[in-house]
Amino acid sequence: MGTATTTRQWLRGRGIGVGSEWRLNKGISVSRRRCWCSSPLTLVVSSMPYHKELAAANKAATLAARLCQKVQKALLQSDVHSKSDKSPVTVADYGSQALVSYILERELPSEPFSLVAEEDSGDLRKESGQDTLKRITELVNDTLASEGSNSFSTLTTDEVLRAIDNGKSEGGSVGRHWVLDPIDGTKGFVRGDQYAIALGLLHEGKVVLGVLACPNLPLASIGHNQQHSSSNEVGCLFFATVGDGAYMQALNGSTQTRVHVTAIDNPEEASFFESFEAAHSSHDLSSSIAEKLGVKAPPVRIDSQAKYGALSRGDGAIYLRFPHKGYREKIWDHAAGSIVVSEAGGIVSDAAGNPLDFSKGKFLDVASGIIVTNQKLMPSLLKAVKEALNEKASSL
Ligand SMILES: Nc1ncnc2c1ncn2[C@@H]1O[C@H](COP(=O)(O)O)[C@@H](OP(=O)(O)O)[C@H]1O
Ligand SMILES: [Mg+2]
Ligand SMILES: [Mg+2]
Ligand SMILES: [Mg+2]
Repeated sequence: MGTATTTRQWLRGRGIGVGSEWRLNKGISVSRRRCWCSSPLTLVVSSMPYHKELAAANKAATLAARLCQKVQKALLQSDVHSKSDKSPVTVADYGSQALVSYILERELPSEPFSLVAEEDSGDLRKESGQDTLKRITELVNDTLASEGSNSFSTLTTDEVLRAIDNGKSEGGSVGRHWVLDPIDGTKGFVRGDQYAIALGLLHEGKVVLGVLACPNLPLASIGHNQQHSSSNEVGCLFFATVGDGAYMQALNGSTQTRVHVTAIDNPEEASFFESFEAAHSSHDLSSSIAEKLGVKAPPVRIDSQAKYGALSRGDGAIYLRFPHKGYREKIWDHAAGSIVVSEAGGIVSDAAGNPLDFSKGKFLDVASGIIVTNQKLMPSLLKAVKEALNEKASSL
């Protein structure tokens, strides 16, 4: 990939800050495209390891994004349900999981299929779930039909249930497991904001491939210093395989580019991402960390692993995630995003600087939180995190 060095040089020296807390697709001013195309996707993909898997994963995530976009446009209150832990789930979460599971199994028939995914069909098998199941089945079939190929058969409700329940694998350190969050950021999705379809592949407990479809993320940088964009286009697909870099293309497939994290080394010029939902990550703690670092820009709060995608192309320099006491992180919330960022040159670790361990099943056991940044900023970020956590502990 001959353009990589040039792209890196071009990206180096960019100062990226974010002006204010940012809300997704309504009224946002987006900036001029800051990335440019390298070679056509077919060339990029064919020279990579896991190229068959990547092609299937990109197709599955893109189709799932289409299904989600259709639902988000016309979201009905009856499409939103509550799970036993009170978190929301919609027909699009189920439909996306069914679709991705169906496409992966169908496109990769020669491999044993194991999927660790967020949703299960329990509520859809109840009497009260029958109308929802019909709606999901319609959505899946409409989306397959919109592919324009006659090669997909129409799925029955039973086949949709089976496809969803394919996601029951436990993962672990042996063999290959797909890891799927069919909609990451369901709260953002329901609000009309950011969300992502996040699909990763584990091999012997390590993430080797990741795809993030972010239907509402502008193609242009969301950094504040590039606000005069000629394009308002939204919909990004990020993808990465181990050792081969991270890429972004438009969800409609029109452009591709290699992406790199920012090269900023002065924390004062950095901006940081965190969850939109204060219940998912302590905004107080991240504000204390940012203050210690000398970060001047206000936090950029967006939902989902779109944060990892935006960071991988240098829109911001840091992602801070500090769940409140008692919450256990799940692998599907980080698998795809973490490889996209690490292949873009960034570092993803827990708050103590340890790499994330995806080999222990569904859960990620992390010390205190997850932090993401580039290589240069990581030492000072770790120091600030340690100080902020110590201060918090001594104030309790
Ligand atoms: N109390 C909590 N603390 C931390 N994360 C939580 C949480 N409750 C839910 N989440 C996770 O936060 C994810 C969304 O992250 P973000 O805040 O970055 O948008 C959710 O993914 P889903 O939307 O897939 O359920 C869910 O897994
Ligand atoms: Mg999630
Ligand atoms: Mg989800
Ligand atoms: Mg959820």
